[in-house]
Amino acid sequence: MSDFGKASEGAKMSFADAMSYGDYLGLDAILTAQHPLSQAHDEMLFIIQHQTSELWMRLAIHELQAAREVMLTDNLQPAFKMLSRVARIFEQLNNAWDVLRTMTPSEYTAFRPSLGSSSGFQSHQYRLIEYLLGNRNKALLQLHEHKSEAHGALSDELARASLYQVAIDLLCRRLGTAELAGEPGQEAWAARPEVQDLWQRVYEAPGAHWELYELAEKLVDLEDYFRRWRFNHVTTVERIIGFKRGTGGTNGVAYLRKMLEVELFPELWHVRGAL
Ligand code: HEM
Ligand SMILES: N[C@@H](CC(=O)c1ccccc1NC=O)C(=O)O
Repeated sequence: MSDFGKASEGAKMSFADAMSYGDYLGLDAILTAQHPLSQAHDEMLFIIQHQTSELWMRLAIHELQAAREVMLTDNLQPAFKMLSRVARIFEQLNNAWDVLRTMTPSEYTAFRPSLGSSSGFQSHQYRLIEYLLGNRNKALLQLHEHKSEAHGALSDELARASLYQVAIDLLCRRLGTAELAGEPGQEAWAARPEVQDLWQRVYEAPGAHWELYELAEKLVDLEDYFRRWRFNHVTTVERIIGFKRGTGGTNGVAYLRKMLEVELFPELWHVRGAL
């Protein structure tokens, strides 16, 4: 018997009546969901790049929602694990740009007309991540009016405190001050000096507030990886389409550069200059 034969002896070989690998993972649905609209070779890369990104975003949402839940009950250790995982997911998305960057402008323009007005700007999962973290812009809900499920999930999210608001409430509770975060925000979180002062107390005495200190650093880490994603995106876009308008209708690179200025957790960045 061959080495393979010996080593694999006893392997289950028939799955007519049992759940197999592909059944469990739903591979029939995933692997038949690539529908290029052109004859261009690189369109398959483009589709799979986005589909895998959306799958990682799905996991990021799952982790961020669960992290917020446990933070509401002051249970920070599991939240730390989940936030670290989300930072790693962003790192995974960051590394994925290397695959997409192998596509030149000539190769992209061969199928770009097939994309019509579709664009990542309309990614509801991406928008949910931004909303969850606290970068809210209610006006963008309109993009999803034609899809009731996505629209519902995004508007439900706007009715809840963002992960950062929940972190600020927790900071207030632990430091014995009245809660400051207020009602769930509908617009981007704006920096508040009182919040920065509270984070400053944490950074000035980490030993006395170790869990808050760890929470602050997990959030900064997460935003750090998120910023790298934004930067990689805009650089890849400039490399591939230069300064053309986006298919989604924005002014393209100029819009994405503006987004580089977003501060998800502003007080955590500003406090550094006060230490
Ligand atoms: C050839 C590669 C790509 C090009 C040329 C490109 C181009 C653009 C442009 C021009 C925009 C601005 C909106 C518009 O007017 O269309 C945009 C937004 C966006 N793209 Fe891409 N993109 C590329 C790849 C990706 C990939 C791989 C993802 C991953 C899912 C992605 C996700 C997004 C998201 C989420 C937005 C909205 C960003 C925001 O509103 O802050 N893009 N993209
Ligand atoms: N906005 C891109 C098109 C684009 O990248 C795109 C189109 C359809 C599905 C996902 C996309 N990715 C990110 O925006 C462009 O202007 O070329």
